[in-house]
Amino acid sequence: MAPKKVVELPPMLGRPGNHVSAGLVGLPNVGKSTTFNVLCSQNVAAENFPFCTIDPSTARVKVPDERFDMLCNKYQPASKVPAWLTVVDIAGLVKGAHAGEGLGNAFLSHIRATDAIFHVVRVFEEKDTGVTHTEGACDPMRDLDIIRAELRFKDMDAINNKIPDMQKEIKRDPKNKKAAESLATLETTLEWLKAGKDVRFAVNHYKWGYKEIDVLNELMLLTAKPAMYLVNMSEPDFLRQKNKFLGKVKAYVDEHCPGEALIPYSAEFEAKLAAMEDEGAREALLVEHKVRSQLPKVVKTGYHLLRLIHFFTAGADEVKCWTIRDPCKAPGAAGTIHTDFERGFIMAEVMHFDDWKEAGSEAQCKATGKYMQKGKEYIVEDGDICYFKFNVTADKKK
Ligand SMILES: Nc1ncnc2c1ncn2[C@@H]1O[C@H](COP(=O)(O)OP(=O)(O)OP(=O)(O)O)[C@@H](O)[C@H]1O
Ligand SMILES: [Mg+2]
Repeated sequence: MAPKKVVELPPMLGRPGNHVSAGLVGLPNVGKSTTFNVLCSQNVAAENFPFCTIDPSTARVKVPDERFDMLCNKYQPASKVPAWLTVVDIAGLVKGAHAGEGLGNAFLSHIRATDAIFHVVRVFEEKDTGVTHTEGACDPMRDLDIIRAELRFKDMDAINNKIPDMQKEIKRDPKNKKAAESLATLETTLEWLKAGKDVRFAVNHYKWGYKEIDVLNELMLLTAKPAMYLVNMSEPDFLRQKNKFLGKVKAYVDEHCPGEALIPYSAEFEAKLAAMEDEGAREALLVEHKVRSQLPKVVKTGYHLLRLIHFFTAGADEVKCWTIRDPCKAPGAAGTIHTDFERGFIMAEVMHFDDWKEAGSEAQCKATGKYMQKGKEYIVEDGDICYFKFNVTADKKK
């Protein structure tokens, strides 16, 4: 039999694992903590899953997934483990934060520890809400510029600190090709940042591969993290779905951060909804104004920002949602369950979610040839229901 073709996976910025986190970033008083609180309380109120506060400013929220809910309905498992997104409430950044202004530097390192950025943009005015703006008048484009510049400055510092190490390395060993290539990547990235652009957009521009991306990943640069924009409106603006800054903010994001998601919402309105104990009254309020809570969308979009997909393990004991990056081969997916599964990988038994849904059961999938056996080059699809076969003893003997 001819050997199977080995599939090359593309390189990716960042290294999120099964525990994915997003940091709420923005100027002071833009609504980050209010957003954080509603994201967490929504999880408690709307879902019957334990929610876990890791510390006062870090919490886990369930990522909505109707396929997971369907699997739980069918298998009625003793344990249900959804996908989680960890949300971190980071204190406000001010101009000069990268140089230690405000409490900036510590908070910038909190951002470094997250996988993605939820950039909270304030479009509610002081005259309508009584909430002071630290920069004076409401001007979301100026605020976006300030925050993005702080993140870039911090990245420039990281690169400027790394460049001398590489230069020393090259001086010591002028034939060190890897060091020379790393230095070239660092210098190109520095110029890119100086031109006012975020690192994540350099990858496509320069068509970078593993060589360059590994250098960047090591530095955990802030502007290499995927971002989305939570545009926080006053409650009246949200209810009438109008805000005078919204169009300009969209244009700004299209120009400077092309392709990144923008979600208009109102943290104040979400807080009001979360505080309503009477489910019927809450529903009535939403129907009256023809609006919806934007929180499920925030969590879902945030999670998928990272090019993450789910696969499921499903049985009477447990239905569990596992997080992998897209694309990921079967042994890598097995490795998220346990490293032994990857080391001793034999095969994956797979049902595509839609096949399972259509067939109605695992048995019916088997009967119709939709229960497949896949080898180590199989690229796991979003929603696959997997069962891995592995043998660690065989692996050890090799
Ligand atoms: N959409 C909104 N409309 C009106 N007021 C709002 C809205 N969102 C938040 N607020 C109010 O703005 C104030 C600041 O909100 P919050 O504490 O959440 O900001 P923050 O970004 O966490 O600030 P800091 O960086 O100082 O921690 C609060 O009084 C909050 O109720
Ligand atoms: Mg706060």
